[in-house]
Amino acid sequence: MAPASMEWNENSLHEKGFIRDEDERPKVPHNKFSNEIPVISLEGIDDLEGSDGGVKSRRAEICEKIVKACEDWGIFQVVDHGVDARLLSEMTRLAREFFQLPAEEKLRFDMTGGKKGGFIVSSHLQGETVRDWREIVTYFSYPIKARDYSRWPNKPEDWRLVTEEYSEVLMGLACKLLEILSEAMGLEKEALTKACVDMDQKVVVNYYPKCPQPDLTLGLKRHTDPGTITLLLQDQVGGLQATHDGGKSWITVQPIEGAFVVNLGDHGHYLSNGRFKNADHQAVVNSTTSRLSIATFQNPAPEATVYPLKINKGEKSIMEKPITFADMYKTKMSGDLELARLKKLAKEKQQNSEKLKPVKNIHV
Ligand SMILES: O=C1C[C@@H](c2ccc(O)c(O)c2)Oc2cc(O)cc(O)c21
Ligand SMILES: O=C(O)CCC(=O)C(=O)O
Ligand SMILES: [Fe+2]
Repeated sequence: MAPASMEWNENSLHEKGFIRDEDERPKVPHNKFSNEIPVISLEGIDDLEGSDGGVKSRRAEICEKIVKACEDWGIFQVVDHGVDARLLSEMTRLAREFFQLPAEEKLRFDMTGGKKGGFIVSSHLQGETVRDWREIVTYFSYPIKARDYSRWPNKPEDWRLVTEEYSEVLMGLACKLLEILSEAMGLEKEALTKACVDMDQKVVVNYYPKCPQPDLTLGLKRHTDPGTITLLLQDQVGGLQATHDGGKSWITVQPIEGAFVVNLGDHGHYLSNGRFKNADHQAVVNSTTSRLSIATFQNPAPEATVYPLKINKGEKSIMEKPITFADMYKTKMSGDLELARLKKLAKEKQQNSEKLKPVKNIHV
């Protein structure tokens, strides 16, 4: 298949299918920031000691904030997480350098045709009806035994070294957060990681070029992440948006230097029997600056069973029956594509029936 073009200009916007239907277009600009998404410091997360007089431990305080954020939005930001700021800036610098490489260098890792990892324009899914205004480079980092380094770019220099370190450190942070969520569900702290069997990790680096008409398109369409939890590192430009009322209103997440945005995915939502939301989000672009974000998806193993870990008295399971994560993932992605296809068909039908309507006589 011919590689997708990377000429990001007015013509590509109109001719290559990036224009969204009106109801999907951005409602809020990329830089009108909201402070509704909680920012939680993880300082003292390992401190189990409560002071005298019935005062809560720092861990219990952090746990309470995380749980509230997961119940309200399924999204929050963490600071004081212990990940070295130099690692974050190296990772960001190298990721930016990758996207500045000549097209032929990036296309050495072309992912079209379903290859597992590499570079692609717009989407990891083939058959999207409207395209996302982005380029991505993605690599599968866990389980380590399944790594295929031939799909990891070897340029810029040090990319592989830094990405390996980044993956390992983020796996540690994600497991810490999953411990907190397990405890909040009244389960042993390893419950969520055990439910993942052998946790998968996939890193997707999103590069959103500046766009001549950002009001007509999206960098990344509205979605929920399929996995357990996602840690997102974003630059200071802004563009990540979330909704917790089914898309009626949107907020733009305030970028914070060195913070991670944490999104709960569908797997996390199902395992908590719906108590924790799967973050409903999208990314918008702008006409002045390109933007970079790095999403680390923590997923269960493909063969892991997806089903609520605990169903409280008086509640019903939100799932009819257990399924494997591989099946859940396939059903979700093909469902997302099918929905978009049906929407396009309905729109075309409406346009055709409008064309066929007899023109009314106008009596003056
Ligand atoms: O790029 C993404 C974002 C996201 C996603 C979920 C559902 C969609 O229909 C969609 O277009 C994007 O989650 C992902 C999950 C993956 O396994 C790979 C990705 O590239 C992504
Ligand atoms: O770029 C962003 O802010 C959002 C990225 C995202 O949602 C994703 O990669 O799944
Ligand atoms: Fe996402």
